Amino acid sequence: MFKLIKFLKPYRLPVAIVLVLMFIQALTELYLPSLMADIVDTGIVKGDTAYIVRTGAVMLGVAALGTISAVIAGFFSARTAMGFGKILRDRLFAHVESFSLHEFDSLGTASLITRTTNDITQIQTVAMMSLRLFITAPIMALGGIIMAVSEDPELSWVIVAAVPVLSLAVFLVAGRSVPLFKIIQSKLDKLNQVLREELTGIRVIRAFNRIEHERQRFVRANADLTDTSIRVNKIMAALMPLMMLVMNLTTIAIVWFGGLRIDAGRMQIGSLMAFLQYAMQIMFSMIMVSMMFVLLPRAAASSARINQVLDTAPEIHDPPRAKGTGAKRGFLEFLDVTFRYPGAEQPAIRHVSFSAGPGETTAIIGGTGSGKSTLIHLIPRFYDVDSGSILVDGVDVRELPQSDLRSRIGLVPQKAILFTGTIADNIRYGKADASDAEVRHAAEVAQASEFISAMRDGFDSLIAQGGTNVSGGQKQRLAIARALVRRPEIFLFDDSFSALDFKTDANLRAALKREIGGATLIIVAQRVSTVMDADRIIVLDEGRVAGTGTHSELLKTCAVYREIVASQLSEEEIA
Ligand SMILES: Nc1ncnc2c1ncn2[C@@H]1O[C@H](COP(=O)(O)OP(=O)(O)OP(=O)(O)O)[C@@H](O)[C@H]1O
Repeated sequence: MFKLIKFLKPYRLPVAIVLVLMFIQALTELYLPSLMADIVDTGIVKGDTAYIVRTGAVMLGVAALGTISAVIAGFFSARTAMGFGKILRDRLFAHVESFSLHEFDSLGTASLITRTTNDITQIQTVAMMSLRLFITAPIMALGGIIMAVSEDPELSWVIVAAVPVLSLAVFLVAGRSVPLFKIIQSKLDKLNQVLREELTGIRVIRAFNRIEHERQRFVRANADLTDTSIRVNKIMAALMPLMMLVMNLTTIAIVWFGGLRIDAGRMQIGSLMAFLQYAMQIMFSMIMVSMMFVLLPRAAASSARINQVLDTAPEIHDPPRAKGTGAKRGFLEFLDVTFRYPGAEQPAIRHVSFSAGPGETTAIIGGTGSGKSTLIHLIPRFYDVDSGSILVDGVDVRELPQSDLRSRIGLVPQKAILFTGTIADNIRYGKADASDAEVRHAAEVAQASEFISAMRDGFDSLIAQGGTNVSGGQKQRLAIARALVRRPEIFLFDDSFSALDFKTDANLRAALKREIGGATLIIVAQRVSTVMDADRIIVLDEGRVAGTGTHSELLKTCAVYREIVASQLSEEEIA
């Protein structure tokens, strides 16, 4: 928790203002009962109206000062807490952005969302409360004791007796509720995870008639969270009546024993009234502190979850002294590359070596799970290789700044992802300053202009969240246009033609050849017809290179390739 306090730095001044104002407010609160005692003991008892008016006016002034201080402090503490939350969210998101895919896999997307939203809100609430109570509660408690003792030292034993009872109640409640708060946050993670999966998979859920099953899954996660929350709240609910009981018993004891002392002529009525108020102030500040005791551990649990994210060092980072490559031409080289996913038993890529140059098309083909996408993902450093190296223009990708490396690459992922915005926005995602003509041209080459112009608003048509209002093939063509507008040196097409019909696939490849003749093209494909005319075909089998060559060479030399071809093409096509 304390580790996060450094993010309050930009709010040093408002924090100081709040602390000073709360100090003033606490002093005014402490001063008021003794003024009231004066009015009763000196003004009312002696019938001195002028004194009553004078002291009453002072009381009003003091009360007004306290109220104004509290209002201004409230304003600044709210601003500070909100700003603190904003800074935390920004920092967390910026850090998460630097994660490699491995860190995303291990922390989990749903948990990262809960941590960025709910956990930060918990801390924000506590920050706001503690700012106000940090000064007030101890001053009120200590000051109250001093003032009460100064009013009547002999009656103070009542307070001395009540405080330990109150402390014990707080201790018992905090001890039982704190572990449950930690559990609540992880159950919230679980609920978010179920919710996220169900919302994104709604089509599959409906198609497979699993609505009831999913509903039950959600109900279970929801009930689980609710049960724990109710358990905590039950414990917490016991705290208030317990405290009220102690407070009321204390009041009775003070009035009872105070009454006896007044009878004996050893105490004045005003003093008793002031004493009672100080006793209440002491107890009330203890209740406040107890609330903090309850909220603090919850915020501590949230802080630990946030710190876990902030302390996770991204596995992939820029080298301390990055190299430049000189000319950017797009030479790509794999040198004996082996890579295993963290936790996996077998490497997904084993001893892969090949090189690809500008103007060449290198196709990668292989069965499902043979490691094609993995190989593509190693090039922009989504993961780092375990052994061997990948060179771009002669420099190991690990020695290049990530932004420089990625600026040379135009990736079309296997699953085309679009963002909310217009079609033009989505294409411009590849190059923020692309002109309208560039955007149109990229769409033309990607064979997307026909369907774009058929849409009512053309390039200004809106893409719904997740790209649900365009077809799979249209999405892929927009993803291709997005990579094309970038004009990179290396194009990576990860099975990007699979959702296209044969004719569009052929037209697209012909247009690509004309358009990006000088770039290095890596195409992952399932269809032999897509890779047949590539300059080089790499056949992957269980992460190994089973053969490299042109279509006709591989037909002669590679059994795995022949099998793939035989399963897809007719005899004449093969010939
Ligand atoms: N994030 C991951 N964590 C662990 N293992 C993974 C991960 N992604 C893929 N794998 C495993 O790595 C192997 C290669 O997967 P990859 O996605 O590269 O295959 P692919 O050839 O692209 O398959 P497809 O043609 O079906 O897309 C598979 O055995 C897969 O189970």
